Amino acid sequence: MVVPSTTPARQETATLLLPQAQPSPGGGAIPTVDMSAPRGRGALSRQVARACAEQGFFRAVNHGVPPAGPPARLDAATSAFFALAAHDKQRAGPPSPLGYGCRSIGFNGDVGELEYLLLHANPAAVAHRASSIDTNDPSRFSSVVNEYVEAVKQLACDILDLLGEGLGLEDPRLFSKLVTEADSDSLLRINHYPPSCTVHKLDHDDQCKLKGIARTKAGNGANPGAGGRIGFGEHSDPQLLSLLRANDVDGLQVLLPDVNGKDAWIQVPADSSAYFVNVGDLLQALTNGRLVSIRHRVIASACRPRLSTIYFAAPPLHARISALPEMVTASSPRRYRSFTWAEYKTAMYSLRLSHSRLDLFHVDDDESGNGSKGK
Ligand SMILES: C=C1C[C@]23C[C@@]1(O)CC[C@H]2[C@@]12CC[C@H](O)[C@@](C)(C(=O)O1)[C@H]2[C@@H]3C(=O)O
Ligand SMILES: O=C(O)CCC(=O)C(=O)O
Ligand SMILES: [Fe+2]
Repeated sequence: MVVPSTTPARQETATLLLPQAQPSPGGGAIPTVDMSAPRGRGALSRQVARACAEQGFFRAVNHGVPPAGPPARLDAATSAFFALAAHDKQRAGPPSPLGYGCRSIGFNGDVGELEYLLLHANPAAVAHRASSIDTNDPSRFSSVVNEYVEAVKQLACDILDLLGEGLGLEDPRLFSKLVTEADSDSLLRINHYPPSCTVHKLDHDDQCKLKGIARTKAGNGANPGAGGRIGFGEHSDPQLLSLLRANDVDGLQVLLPDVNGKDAWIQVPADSSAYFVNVGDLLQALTNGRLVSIRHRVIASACRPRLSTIYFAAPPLHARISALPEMVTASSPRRYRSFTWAEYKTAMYSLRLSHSRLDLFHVDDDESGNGSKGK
């Protein structure tokens, strides 16, 4: 049973010139999961699996990561980084795809009203990157990031194990094993959205020192309306599972069916003590569509900066992603052909942010009858 959120939705997006997002009706659309398992582990695993199947998204509370511990230390370190002068921040970039980025997202012309750090979650990679992020004390920066990654990876693996149990998998640890592999390709992303009410006063092109990228252009898929301020455009996350923590500034929206079954953008009320968990494309493929990779975006509409940190739990590059046998049945034939995470990443980097990239791997209808088929 999914516990409905009781937090009243805020109305900040009401001022936007974008298609209106709906406040979560009574908080009902966004499930809240109490990770302390007050009704036992079986009930918790069913609740997590249900939320990931119905919404692909939930708010995790009582998750065991103390907000004043690793999250607070990471926020302090990353806020200090974003407060640096533009030329100091650029030492950590450009995002290729890892590094420091400002406004430009990916390689295909997407832009948003943000700057970010994109790091590989592997300790050696963090240590390497830290020397260009915190020139005064790189080892302090890497230990703060590694401590955070350890905590959030543990939480991600707990959730993946609950999913394995809730789905009744033969090996309930199968998902988490992909993430605990030494060569897992998990990422950590820290997004910093400047206060939107001052955006018009800032010359962002100058701030970011980005040549050739004009302010958000209409028609690039990131700006659906004149005057709209997209922080991070509509997309699904490609990996297995994403765990997002942000300060108390609203902005995240998720695309969920409304009461009439029509997709509508739902505002996710900020909660700095919670983790927002979303299913990624790989988990959708492994479960043959049983779990859904939810589309989401960030609208920059607040007068305070939004700072968010997302851990993207991913398998190693060579991992083969193929629907699990127990997820393929006569009534639910194989939906996607098999691929490696490396192949999926190659496709994803060639596409725009909003692309439904899993569609590229959809099997033809005449292929789908046989559960053992796949490339
Ligand atoms: C436009 C792009 C940015 C992105 C790679 C991509 O080509 C399509 C997926 C994008 C995304 C969304 C979720 C994560 O923020 C991200 C790091 C990821 O793995 O896929 C970004 C990529 C990125 O910013 O490099
Ligand atoms: O910054 C946020 O709150 C969400 C950003 C996001 O969805 C992403 O980086 O993939
Ligand atoms: Fe995302």
